[in-house]
Amino acid sequence: MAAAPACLQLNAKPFSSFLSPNPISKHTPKVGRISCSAASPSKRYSITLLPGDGIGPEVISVAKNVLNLAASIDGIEFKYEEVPIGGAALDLTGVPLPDETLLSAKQSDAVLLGAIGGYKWDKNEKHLKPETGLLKLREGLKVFANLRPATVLPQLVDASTLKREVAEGVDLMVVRELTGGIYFGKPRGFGTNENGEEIGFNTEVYAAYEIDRIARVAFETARKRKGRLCSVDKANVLEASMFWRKRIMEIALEYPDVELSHMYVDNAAMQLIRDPKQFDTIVTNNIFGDILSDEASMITGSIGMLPSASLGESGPGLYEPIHGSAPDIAGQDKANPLATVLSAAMLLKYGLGEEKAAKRIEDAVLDTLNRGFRTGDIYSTGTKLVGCKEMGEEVLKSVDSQVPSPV
Ligand SMILES: NC(=O)c1ccc[n+]([C@@H]2O[C@H](COP(=O)([O-])OP(=O)(O)OC[C@H]3O[C@@H](n4cnc5c(N)ncnc54)[C@H](O)[C@@H]3O)[C@@H](O)[C@H]2O)c1
Ligand SMILES: CC(C)[C@H](C(=O)O)[C@@H](O)C(=O)O
Ligand SMILES: [Mg+2]
Repeated sequence: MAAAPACLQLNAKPFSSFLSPNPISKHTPKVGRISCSAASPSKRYSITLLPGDGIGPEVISVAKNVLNLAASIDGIEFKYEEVPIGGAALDLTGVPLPDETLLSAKQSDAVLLGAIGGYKWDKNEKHLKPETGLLKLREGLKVFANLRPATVLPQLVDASTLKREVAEGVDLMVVRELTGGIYFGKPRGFGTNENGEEIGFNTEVYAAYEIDRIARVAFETARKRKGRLCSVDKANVLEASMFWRKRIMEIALEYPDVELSHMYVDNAAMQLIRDPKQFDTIVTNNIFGDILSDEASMITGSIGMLPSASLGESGPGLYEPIHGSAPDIAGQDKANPLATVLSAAMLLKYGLGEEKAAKRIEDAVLDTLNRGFRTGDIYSTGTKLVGCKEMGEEVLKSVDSQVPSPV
């Protein structure tokens, strides 16, 4: 199979959907296209589907149906390869990321993931943890730039745990470095210290090239949004952060039009709750980005609303909700599928360059919310409580209502 097209095209046009403008889009892939009559599909893409664990299969099933319908309107068809990752892969094959899964992902046009992890595997050794499978997948796909948009939709202001006047209008983008830092740094492991006491250790390490490339993605992102970039670090204490800040300032010279600020991560965690509207684009390292994006998700009403796109210099991107496998609600039809549905929209937009189909999904989500449907996590008085499946059906109806009527 031909390689998928380059992922990061830094000078691409912004888009106008509610997921907020972003600089990273792709050329329309040259691969996988067939020309044919109007009655049959005009484009085909291959998607590796990774349902994973817990609520993963529930939300992926919804997202797949929505993706299919939204894209079919433009004559797009998908060839799915569904392969195991995480706990599901451990149970089937004994490893959290089988070679076949990584190969399928690498050969696809885009990868859509549900979530991994669960109590059953929590005590596994590191190399046999579901989470290790996900990290290996990100590493294997070289998707270093993780975009996590947090937008407070007007329909969900009352679902936010923050006061209306604080939450209303929040629209920020966390650009998280995804394949470096303490998640991957060496040395790491377990051992004993000089007193013979047991220790566990990890290393936060960043090379200049890793900071420079995520910085450029972030500056480009900010440039196409409101032109403000806040770099979040812990440069008052950590050498790795001091170096991070130095490189960010160096790259900033290429972007005189972007207003750069720096903030310590502890303050940023507080400011996100105090006055989230002060933020436009945030760039930060792997671990701070993980934590701050979960925090930002609650401003929007729920972690069940936040999609993400993970992109590299070339090859397929990885699209996944930012939430986990939610074992506490798994199998109960309670999960909010919208984060995954919106991740599918990001896949269409950034992964395949299919902006019309992506917008159709975003519009369908807004329409479904406008019609009052809510899963439990975003429920408020006066709205209609539905489960994961019914929410999916309502989104499908909203997509369907956008099908142009025959002339
Ligand atoms: N990308 C991933 O696959 C990913 C991300 C985070 C956590 N995890 C894994 O998931 C497992 C559970 O982790 P956790 O509990 O810390 O985080 P989690 O995100 O799974 O759940 C945190 C809380 O949010 C709720 N929640 C999450 N997604 C939801 C949704 N779509 N709709 C409604 N409610 C939702 C859960 O019910 C839970 O109360 C762990 O094994 C963890 O490692 C995986
Ligand atoms: C499951 C875990 C490895 C992952 C991370 O820390 O990146 C998750 O929390 C996320 O945000 O995608
Ligand atoms: Mg996380």
